[in-house]
Amino acid sequence: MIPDRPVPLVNLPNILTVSRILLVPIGLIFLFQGDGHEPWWRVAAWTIFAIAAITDRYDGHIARKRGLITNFGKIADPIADKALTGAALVSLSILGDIYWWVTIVILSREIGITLLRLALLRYEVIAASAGGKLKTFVQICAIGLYVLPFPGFLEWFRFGFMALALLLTVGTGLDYIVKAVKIVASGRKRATNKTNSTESA
Ligand SMILES: O=P(O)(O)OC[C@H](O)CO
Repeated sequence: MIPDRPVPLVNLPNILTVSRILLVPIGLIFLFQGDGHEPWWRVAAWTIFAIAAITDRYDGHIARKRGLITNFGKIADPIADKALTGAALVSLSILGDIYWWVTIVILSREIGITLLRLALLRYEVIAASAGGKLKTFVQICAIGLYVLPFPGFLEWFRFGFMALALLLTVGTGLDYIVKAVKIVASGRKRATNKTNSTESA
């Protein structure tokens, strides 16, 4: 749906996106209560994490349905996701639940792609791809399983989710890099064509 008037910056999808960022410190406060492994505080942290994850499901959906898509939303939505998953991953590594290398690989991809997105703003906004959205969903499920107090015999289950999250994280990261190279190359080509036509005029 194409809106016939400018889209206001303060709209429901953007409010949901910003709320996701604001929920992060609350979840962390709950997670670090006691020695960081108190079952009920873990459940409380998971609940905040789940609410934040639900806002991720709905902000994009509402924006598309009501024609409330803004460039702010396109940039802030993935950043909010990264704040949520990044903070949770670092915290879980500090608490000894997730290997640091897993957190470092995921964070490097997330920060790298965010910087790439910002650097290419003058060409175009690279919105989240379908693969990127799936990656975030699987990451959130995997992290959620690590936040919850979990019986040891089901360890392989959350391990499998995290392995899938890692694969999708790296795979979609490479996909964005290929897209970025194409955008820059076509931008250069357009600029060169423009210069040539000005010279020959
Ligand atoms: O793949 P990214 O980095 O664009 O992230 C996808 C978003 O988190 C989807 O909401």
